[in-house]
Amino acid sequence: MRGVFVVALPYYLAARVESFNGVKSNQSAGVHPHKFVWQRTLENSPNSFVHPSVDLAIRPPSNGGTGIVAKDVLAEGSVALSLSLHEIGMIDARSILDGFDAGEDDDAVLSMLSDMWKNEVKHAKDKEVSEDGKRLAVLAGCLAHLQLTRFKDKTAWTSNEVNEGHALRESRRLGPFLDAMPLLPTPDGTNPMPTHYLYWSDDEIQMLLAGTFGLTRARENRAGIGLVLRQWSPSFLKEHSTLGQTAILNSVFSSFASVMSRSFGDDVGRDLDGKGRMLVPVVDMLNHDTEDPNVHWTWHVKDDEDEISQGKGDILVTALRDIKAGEELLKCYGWRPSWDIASSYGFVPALNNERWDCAVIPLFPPILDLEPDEISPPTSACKDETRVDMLLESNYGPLVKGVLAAVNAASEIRARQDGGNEEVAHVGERPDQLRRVEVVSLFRPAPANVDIDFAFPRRQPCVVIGTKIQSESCKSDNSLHHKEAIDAVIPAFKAAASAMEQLRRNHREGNTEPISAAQMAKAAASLDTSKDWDTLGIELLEAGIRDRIDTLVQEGRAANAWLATSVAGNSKEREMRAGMAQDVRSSELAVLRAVHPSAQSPIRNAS
Ligand SMILES: C[S@@+](CC[C@H](N)C(=O)[O-])C[C@H]1O[C@@H](n2cnc3c(N)ncnc32)[C@H](O)[C@@H]1O
Repeated sequence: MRGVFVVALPYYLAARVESFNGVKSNQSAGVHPHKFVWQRTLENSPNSFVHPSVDLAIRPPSNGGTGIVAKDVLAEGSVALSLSLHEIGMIDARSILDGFDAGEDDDAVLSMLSDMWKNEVKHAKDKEVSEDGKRLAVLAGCLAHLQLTRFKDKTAWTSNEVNEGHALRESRRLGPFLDAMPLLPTPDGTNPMPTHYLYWSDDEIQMLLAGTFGLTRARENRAGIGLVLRQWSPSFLKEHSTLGQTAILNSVFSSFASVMSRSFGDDVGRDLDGKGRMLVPVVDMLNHDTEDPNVHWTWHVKDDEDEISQGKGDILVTALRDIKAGEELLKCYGWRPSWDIASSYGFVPALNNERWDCAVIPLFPPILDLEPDEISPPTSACKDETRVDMLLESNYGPLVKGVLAAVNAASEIRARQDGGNEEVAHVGERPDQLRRVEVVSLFRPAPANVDIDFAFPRRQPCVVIGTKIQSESCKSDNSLHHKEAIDAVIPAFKAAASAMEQLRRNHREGNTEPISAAQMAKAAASLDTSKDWDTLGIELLEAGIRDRIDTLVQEGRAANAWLATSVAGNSKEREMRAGMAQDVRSSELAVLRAVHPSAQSPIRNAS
């Protein structure tokens, strides 16, 4: 069978549960695949070590899934796990593809992935920030291919259904680990990752996440994977034609879910300047805690190029404090906003006490009124040519570039004024990502009073604002963090106010000049005294916060109403997804409320 996959994403999502039916996904009947990997990995790795107080806990996915627990007290500084990297059978794209390149197999999938990998490596070297997404995709492709090869190997009626070669050898070598990756349906029929966005229906994504930045992330991820699938389909169909499309799609999507939720970046540079991704058995069974992790992991790889390329060294998991008997070992996967954790891992961490989190605030009003002084009758609002938010859409690129350039220029100006002492402002415990202004786009519906048919998801440039949010029982005073959050983003809003001013002037004078980033920078740094940019910037920020809070609250109500009336509204999985969407929404709302004018830290004190 040749060609491209003909199924669309929603069809695939509905159909996936039917594939692999009736076939056990693990050879060791009766033993949970994670338990099997745990035992086999340790048996095959004489140089690995597990502290006698540590054990595996198997729980249902709805309860966090598998985790690692302390059976007995584990003292601070103890090594809970030490895994020998070259013995434990990790999965990383480069090793698999290097092994393939060195041989003479004819394998359409590995050949295609190898080209993709090499292009990405070449491409990444020319760029400051490389695109982790493509390497992640290649790893997912390798995983899917090995999983499908293994599946055929275990179930084939005739030996010629499975091609001899590198993929078969690798799939046998990594067999138990491949079996332990999330795959639908599991032998007991449960969904291994019910809340991961890749398993939601399109309706659930659209209705439950409406209004949140999580919606943008989920759509971007799913669209990105859809594009990759199209590109891969001829090769996958060539190699796995006996299995059929649904099985292939199941495996590819499961592989993406695995790679997104359990792969590691390699700090030591074993793979592509430290940006490679790999799947590491046993240590990938540790669950996450942002607020109070009790273990951390470190790579110990000798500073020797040959040993590094062979993956020699150890991964150590060490107790950060005394861990009580019965306590779960939890590591922090890295600081990320809730919407980001949700889009990779399929959960939002519980807010037990306090943690850093983020919201997005639109830089420009939803509809830009180009003649604000002219009072138009309300009935003509939708026909009024000056209230054109298409203008924001078509100027998106220059506006974002201008705002970012203005923020950078303003901080340089400020640093010069402070005698080069700008670092002083950056000390403290804020996560690195929150120390710079980030502009992202929010997908949003067309405003109700715009009489234009928008055929595409409209993008709204937003600034990411981050502060420490807290549970109701937490008594910390985080007002200083809220003020710092506002201080960090206010130059962007002053720049946006200046851009609006320039758009309006151009409109009045009928000229089509581009917006000047230099003028925005002067406004951002309050060097332009023609207007009170502090006040204008703060007004814009306040309006944006109000707009976001309203949107999130209204869309939250609409999501609940949809859940109550949707046909499958009572299914356990849908309820879990709705709960997660609510957590994504609540995290954004908590940040917005913390920095809102009526909160304890008045916005006007910020500048
Ligand atoms: C690296 S794996 C950890 C092992 C995983 N629990 C399992 O069953 O294989 C990451 C996945 O574990 C789950 N997970 C990790 N930490 C969690 C937490 N704090 N709450 C809920 N689920 C969590 C999520 O499904 C996540 O995608």
